[in-house]
Amino acid sequence: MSVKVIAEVGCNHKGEMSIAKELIKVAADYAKADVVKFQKRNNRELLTEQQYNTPHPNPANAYGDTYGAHREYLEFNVEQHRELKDYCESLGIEYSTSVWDTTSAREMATLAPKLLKVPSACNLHFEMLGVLANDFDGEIHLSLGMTTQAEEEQIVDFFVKNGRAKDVVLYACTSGYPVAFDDLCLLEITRLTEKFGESVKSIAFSGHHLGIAADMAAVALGVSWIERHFTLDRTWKGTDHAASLEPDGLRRLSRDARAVSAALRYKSTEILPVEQVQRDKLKWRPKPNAVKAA
Ligand SMILES: C=C(OP(=O)(O)O)C(=O)O
Repeated sequence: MSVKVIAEVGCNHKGEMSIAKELIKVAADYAKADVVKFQKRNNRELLTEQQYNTPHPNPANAYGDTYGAHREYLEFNVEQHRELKDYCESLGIEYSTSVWDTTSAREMATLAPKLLKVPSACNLHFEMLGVLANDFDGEIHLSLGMTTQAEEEQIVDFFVKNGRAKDVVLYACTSGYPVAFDDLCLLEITRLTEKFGESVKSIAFSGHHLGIAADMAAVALGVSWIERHFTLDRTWKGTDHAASLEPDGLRRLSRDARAVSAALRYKSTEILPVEQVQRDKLKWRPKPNAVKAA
């Protein structure tokens, strides 16, 4: 199976539908990603009163006077998400979103995308995981950044017990923006594959690093999905832009990930057809009538 690429828009649309649609169009037509992903939060449910009413910790990235107002500014409602999903479908790319609370999980399940994602931040929110397990038929993708190994086991056990583990895709992830290469710890992909590969559908990689070299290593380690943040301009205001790929980076990621994925196989026959041509032409063989060197 070829690796698939998720262009994670998250909140990089800056609260504007026109930018969200432009990101979808570029991801579909130019970069040829498989999925465009957004985020859905119910901020009143997710944040405490105090968090909601306190100013954003980094005023340079704030879109509102309080953290709550900032988050609301970046939020699309269910109908807007439906519009984005329809737009994705019209361009032949899958729509998805991550869900951050039970209300959002219920709301987004009604849109019935092929997959919904649980961000690292919310992977211990078992009530929300239960909503996905019970009310959503598609694949449940779940990131494992900032998660202990005991917590990982708890999460996988939860889905094994409710019979949904074979619909779960687990993402190796280091939560940081951006992540230095020596914090990427790509061999976690191998550890997760060895530990949970038989229990869940597959193992994937969610990256917040610079460039696309590490993604190629992740593909070589056997991941089924690569998720990367995507923006039109890395200098835009907001937390995720700097750790995002721009259109050309996403285009190269999709192209190269598919190339590496296609190359990652054993020879199906000892001499491949492409080699047979060269073998007939070039391969040294003893020649029965050759003149022996003196
Ligand atoms: C934050 C997200 O994911 P991750 O934990 O993989 O970065 C997300 O999907 O919204």
